[in-house]
Amino acid sequence: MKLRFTKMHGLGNDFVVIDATRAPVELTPERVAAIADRHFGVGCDQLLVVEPASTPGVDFRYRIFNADGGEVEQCGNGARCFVRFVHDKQLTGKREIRVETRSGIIEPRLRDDGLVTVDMGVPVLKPADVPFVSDSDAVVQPLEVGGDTVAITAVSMGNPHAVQVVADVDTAPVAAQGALIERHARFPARVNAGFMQVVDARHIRLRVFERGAGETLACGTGACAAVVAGILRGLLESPVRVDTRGGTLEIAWAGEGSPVLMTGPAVTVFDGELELA
Ligand SMILES: N[C@H](CCC[C@H](N)C(=O)O)C(=O)O
Repeated sequence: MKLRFTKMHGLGNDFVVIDATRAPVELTPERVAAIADRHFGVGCDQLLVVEPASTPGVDFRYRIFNADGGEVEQCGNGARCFVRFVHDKQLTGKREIRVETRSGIIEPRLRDDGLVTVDMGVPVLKPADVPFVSDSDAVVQPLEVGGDTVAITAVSMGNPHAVQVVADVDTAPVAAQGALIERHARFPARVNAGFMQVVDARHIRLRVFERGAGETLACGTGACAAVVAGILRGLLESPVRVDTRGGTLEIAWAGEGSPVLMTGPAVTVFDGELELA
């Protein structure tokens, strides 16, 4: 079965995007992992599927699958690529779109300068809702990881994040420690592990070991979670410039109960067609 797709990226976090607005696409975890494989498939961090909305007043639904095949709740860089995709493919004439995801409705807006701003919704801080197993709701909590104790902030942007502050992201143990945090028993749905270096109150550097994908060049929800954690810890002031290995995002947050606004690029690389076994 032939399947048309578009390869896109948001600051090097790359996606295979599939238009399923006219006909459903049957994707199993095995099929997703095969498409995401960088040697035997197309290669991507996540696969995005665009579907018709099932809620009145909403324009589309978009589903997110990690490279390991698992379906997840939210993807920030993916949301920006999604809105560029539906606009460039003329699936809509709107520049501001309401789209439903597994974790609720988000509102990406394609700006005249080509950047995309997304209202990523209100961050969730209650441990049980992240989910994070803890008998405390303190902003910073100790986590035993491979013989070390790290100070993390657990935040959900619809998807779970564990953010820690490090002196230098270039020397932080992202691969080794990130893999341990991702599967830590206190995160029953696993977790995206963020490593944030505070340059100043309006500027951080960030690396993220993503759940189901490993370290990516950028993580949009990870950038949102890191800024929320930094503001709650009194280290940052909104808006914050977030430098990732793939480039820069701007994140704004007015405090608890407010939505997080993320602004950054979305790039189409090529259209293709693959054989689906
Ligand atoms: N790995 C994430 C999903 C993709 C998030 C990331 N690519 C972004 O831009 O937010 C998770 O399992 O929650």
